[in-house]
Amino acid sequence: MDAPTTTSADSGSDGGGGWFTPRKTPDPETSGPERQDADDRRAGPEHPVGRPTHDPSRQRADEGRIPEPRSHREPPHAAPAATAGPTAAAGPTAPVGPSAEPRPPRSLRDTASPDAILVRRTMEEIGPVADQVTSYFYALLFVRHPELRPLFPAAMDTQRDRLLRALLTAAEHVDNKLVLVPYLKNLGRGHRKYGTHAAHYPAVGECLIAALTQYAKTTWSAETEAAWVRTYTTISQVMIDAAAEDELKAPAWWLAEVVSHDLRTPDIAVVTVRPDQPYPFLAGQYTTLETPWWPRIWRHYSFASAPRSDGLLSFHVKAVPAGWVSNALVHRARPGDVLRLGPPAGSMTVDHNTDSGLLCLGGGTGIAPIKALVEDVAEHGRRRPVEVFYGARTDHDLYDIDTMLRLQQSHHWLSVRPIVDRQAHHLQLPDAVREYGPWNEYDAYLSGPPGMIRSGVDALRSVGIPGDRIRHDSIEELVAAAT
Ligand SMILES: NC(=O)C1=CN([C@@H]2O[C@H](COP(=O)(O)OP(=O)(O)OC[C@H]3O[C@@H](n4cnc5c(N)ncnc54)[C@H](O)[C@@H]3O)[C@@H](O)[C@H]2O)C=CC1
Repeated sequence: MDAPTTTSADSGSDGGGGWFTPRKTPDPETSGPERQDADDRRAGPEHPVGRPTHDPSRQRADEGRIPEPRSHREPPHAAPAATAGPTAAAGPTAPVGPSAEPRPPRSLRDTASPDAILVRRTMEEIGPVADQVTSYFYALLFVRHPELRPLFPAAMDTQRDRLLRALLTAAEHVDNKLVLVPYLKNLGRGHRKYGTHAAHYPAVGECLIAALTQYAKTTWSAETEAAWVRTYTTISQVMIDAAAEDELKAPAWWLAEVVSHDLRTPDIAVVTVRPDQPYPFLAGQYTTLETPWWPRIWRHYSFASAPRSDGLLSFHVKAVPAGWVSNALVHRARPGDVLRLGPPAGSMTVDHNTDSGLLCLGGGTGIAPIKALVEDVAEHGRRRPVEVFYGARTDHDLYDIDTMLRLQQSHHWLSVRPIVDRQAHHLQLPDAVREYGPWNEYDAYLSGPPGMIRSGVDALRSVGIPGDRIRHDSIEELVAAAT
């Protein structure tokens, strides 16, 4: 399982193996099978960490402790059959996932390691000036390592801080390996599509430390710096190992040709693509997608169907204001266009080892992965009740209701309830769930806008469903996906 990584002890300690030095082989513990209930979809940053930085002369005297990383091409020794990635069970500790507030529970805070305490002090100090830290970090990165710039989107205004934010979030939760390791593994795998290599991590680490040094003057000390170096080394090592392991079995990205484009409303399209090579995934997962019109800008979309025998993949895309990718997919993409897909991720998947019912809340285009889950249950042929609540602002916005009702007609165990806002007694989708039940024999799946996820989790907990039986994708990523 995801036992604490030993990387900081190996390579980050004072006078140890060197700063930010990835190990040669992955730590078997951090390479172990991922928990199904940890979450990855929080796979926050959709930015590369950079390109190789092999010019040792670039290292200034004060950075001389950052040696070139060693090769990471060799297979890991405890090569696990990597699971589908981080999970999405609702838990209070996920840095990027299930929980809206990525704060560790009190018990963890009380037992925080000395490094975690120092890291959090820095975080508290830089919190109010996060924008400045971000600007400084990227300015430094691109000035010191101009070769990295082309790997980032041309315009970084909307998402420029995603890499830094993910690193800082991870650092803040360095003690919570159970959640952090799956998250970082996913992050490492996801960075392959940018062409990221182990040799790129020191450049990012140097600039991270430099930015923190600049803006956390009150709390910064040699001790704090050492804590950050160990923490970053741990983080980057897990990412590097995961990428190296993934490289042995999967491409960094897939090309996918649009084969159909179905405009369901003026701003929602169902886009179906054919990948250039087999694309293994599980119902309930999501991927990242890049269009030819906005190079290096990747957005998350869930698979709207369970894996199909013809290998085609479908996505439900809603064009949102200032959403470059979503607008291009809805208004510009046509059959014949070729997109790029990142690897599958997410663990909002069906546990086929149980007979529990599924209580599914799909809001707007969040119905896409819910439909995939229903198809998955149907394919497995087990009789288990599936109750879908499909929420939309108006009747017109229930763009996929016909498909869902057809599924209901075919499967007696499936019940689909369209919930239009402010109709009947409830105000919005989560309120409706309270009127039905009981739900104590159900696992819950939520998919939709961040506000719906938050109030949905509250509603489900209030009707007695424990947090570990509530699954959803990361709030952070959903927020990011909405651009
Ligand atoms: N396209 C995809 O594959 C997926 C999309 N999503 C996310 O789903 C969202 C879909 O957006 P829209 O279709 O515009 O949905 P929307 O904003 O129209 O909301 C759909 C329904 O969700 C409920 N809802 C919304 N906000 C709520 C709140 N604060 N509290 C309680 N209930 C609330 C309401 O019932 C509403 O009718 C986006 O945020 C997207 O990122 C999530 C998973 C997959």
